[in-house]
Amino acid sequence: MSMITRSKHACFGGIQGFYTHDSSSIGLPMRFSVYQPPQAANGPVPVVFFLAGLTCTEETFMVKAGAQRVAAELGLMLVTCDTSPRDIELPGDRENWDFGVGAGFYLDATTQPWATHYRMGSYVLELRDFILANFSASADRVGIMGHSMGGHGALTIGLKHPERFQSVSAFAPIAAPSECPWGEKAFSRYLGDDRSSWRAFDATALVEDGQRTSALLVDQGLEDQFLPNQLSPDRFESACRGAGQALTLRRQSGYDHGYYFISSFIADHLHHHAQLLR
Ligand SMILES: N[C@@H](CCC(=O)N[C@@H](CS)C(=O)NCC(=O)O)C(=O)O
Repeated sequence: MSMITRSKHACFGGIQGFYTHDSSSIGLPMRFSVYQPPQAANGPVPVVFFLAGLTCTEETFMVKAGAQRVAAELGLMLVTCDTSPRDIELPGDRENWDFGVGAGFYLDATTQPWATHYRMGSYVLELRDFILANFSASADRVGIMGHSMGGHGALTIGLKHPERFQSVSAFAPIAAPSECPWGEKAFSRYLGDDRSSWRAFDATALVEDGQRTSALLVDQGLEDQFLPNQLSPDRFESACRGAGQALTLRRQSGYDHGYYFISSFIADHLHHHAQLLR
């Protein structure tokens, strides 16, 4: 199988599609989805990857964020992937909603039994190349954004690969995962107990360690139920300030962690990417 089209839908003059392909980095079939704006019919367009949060799938953002209307206006392709491998069952992978299935944390695990298939860090790069090879997307105009666990993924992958992702943004990212319960649980199981190996998957540590990317946009709801214990935008902000990494961190009063928050500000994020990918 190179690619199976599961469904296709006309959407704001473009095409919303859901697909499955064989992933070499995961070693299993993976699902993804693509919104092709109307402009893609006339030639390559900029493309923005969205990495979703815990418990989500490749469908969640496309169904809930309301991004396609603005993407069609701006001529942006949108791509989402799943949040973990699914076509395999490993011991303990379904016992917790914040670890295992639906919680791949966009990293390559180094401990067994996870290391063989839980390679979501490499998978995001593989999917980027797959999209550039199979859809009408411009190789030098690629952005990445995400939410919560996916915000962590977008910031870390964006910071590590500025040549592959020219624009980066996040909604309520897990911004210092080495220091929060979600991150400690996932990293100790996927990466082991040596905390020095965690720094490569922690956006705050990456900025402290010298990684840089284009000007960042981050939105954080102030009524987010996970803000007090899991997200640490202040730590990320001070790391960026100390390191000279450009960051616009907007604290949005009244907004919680969910997709109503994302749908309220998705247009600003798409404009941010469109401007940098022009
Ligand atoms: N299942 C968890 C919540 C998980 C959750 O909030 N996931 C976020 C990402 S971290 C999300 O986007 N969920 C999907 C949705 O809101 O539609 C719970 O019961 O507290």
